Amino acid sequence: MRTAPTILIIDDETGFRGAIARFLSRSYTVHEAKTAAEGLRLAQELEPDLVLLDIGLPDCSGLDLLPELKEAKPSPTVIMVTAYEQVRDVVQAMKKGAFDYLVKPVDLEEFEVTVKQALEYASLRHEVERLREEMQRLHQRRTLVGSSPAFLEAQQLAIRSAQSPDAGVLLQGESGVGKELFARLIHAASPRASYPFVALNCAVFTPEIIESELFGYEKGAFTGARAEGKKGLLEAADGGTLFLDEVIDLPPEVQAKLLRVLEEHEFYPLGATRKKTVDIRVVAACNRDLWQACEEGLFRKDLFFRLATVQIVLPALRQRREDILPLARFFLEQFNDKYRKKFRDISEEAQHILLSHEWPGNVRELKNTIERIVLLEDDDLIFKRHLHFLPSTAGRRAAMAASNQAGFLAWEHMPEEGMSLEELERNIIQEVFERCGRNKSKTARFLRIPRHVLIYRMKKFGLERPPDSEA
Ligand SMILES: Nc1ncnc2c1ncn2[C@@H]1O[C@H](COP(=O)(O)OP(=O)(O)OP(=O)(O)O)[C@@H](O)[C@H]1O
Repeated sequence: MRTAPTILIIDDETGFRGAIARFLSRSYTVHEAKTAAEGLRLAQELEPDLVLLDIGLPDCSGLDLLPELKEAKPSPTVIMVTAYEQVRDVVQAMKKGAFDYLVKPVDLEEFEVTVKQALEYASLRHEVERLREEMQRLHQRRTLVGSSPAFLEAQQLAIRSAQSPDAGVLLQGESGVGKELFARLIHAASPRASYPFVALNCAVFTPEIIESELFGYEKGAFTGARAEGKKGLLEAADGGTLFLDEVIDLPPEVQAKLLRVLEEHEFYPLGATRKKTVDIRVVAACNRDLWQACEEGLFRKDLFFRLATVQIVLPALRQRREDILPLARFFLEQFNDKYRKKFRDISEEAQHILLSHEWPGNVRELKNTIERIVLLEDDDLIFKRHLHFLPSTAGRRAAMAASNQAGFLAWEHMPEEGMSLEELERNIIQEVFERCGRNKSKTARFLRIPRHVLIYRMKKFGLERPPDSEA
């Protein structure tokens, strides 16, 4: 911890520099530099609270050095020191972020007051920055619920990877497990936090739209383009984080272009002749096995390695049942506030139902379940009757058994509230697995997928059994 504030004087006039250094060193830690180059080096090394910067330096103007000093993080507070004839430069200096200016020869009393004010301002700025960081930390704690070992491991990886400003992070896990939430938290905890977080879902657009959304275009780049052109998401995310959801659906030509951006930090908007430079970190998410897609030739391996410096697998909710009730209570509180309701807790019977449900839609399904109850009911506890719309495991099995009799897609046996495609896939795999005498090779042949793909999907859907219980 620093005791006295640190002041750096950058001035080539030995007499003046020495005199104010002696004056200031009674109360502060003082360092001196004779040139802009030495000043910049010391500023980077010492992170001074305040810089006294002469405009007329021998190797470059103090006005040119000022923006470079201000770019540092934390950036110092700067007071410009000028000779009388340079006073007109002061306006420019103030525009570039100087806190104040002093004209040589300085009046010591005025000098002391200005330095004090500048240091008070610097400490206020540091305090605001510290509080902002603290808020982010608290924010994370409040929004990310879960303490099962698998989830904690994922959180720990996310926090560690956030420390790097550019390591690619690939988040994998089923729909609704919290991949986007993790991406936002990685951004918020990273050195890029004060820059934008920009998200693109690659599964919902055509290849052409994805390309123009990402790279932007010049006016008249293609038929239907906006007359004034459009800034792309890469540019919008400059300095910050680009979140590519369902990255597996990135078209091959865009994969190649994105790889170039990540390697060279440059790209051409569609129809442009001039390159743009960007500095971004990409966090990608995918609810299938991206490496598997590489093996199948659907995704570039070189891009995979760029995106997946750190891979984080988020467990499905049914694989971390100890998180179900804390999450449910967290959402209960959140929706109590939103709908001004007074639910205090969850009855034991209702807890039992929540704990035994499979949650194929993961945390999103649990969140929607709690929201629906809080919105529609007026009680102080969540009771079993409030969860009537949640198909019980037994109900699901019955629907499955019925559809076994009648064929996979017997409409009349589908649950009334509908079924997600993932759930349907899970049921089909389970059914074929049973019909094939629980033999994985036979099941894979029947479904015409490689055996390892079947094993991956079974794991993902929680259909794996201990090895001795299967053929
Ligand atoms: N651990 C958690 N704590 C609190 N809220 C969570 C948690 N995980 C997920 N959520 C909430 O659940 C919802 C779904 O999460 P999110 O959108 O991040 O999932 P996803 O994995 O990105 O889904 P998809 O693959 O469908 O895009 C969001 O509202 C999110 O805030």
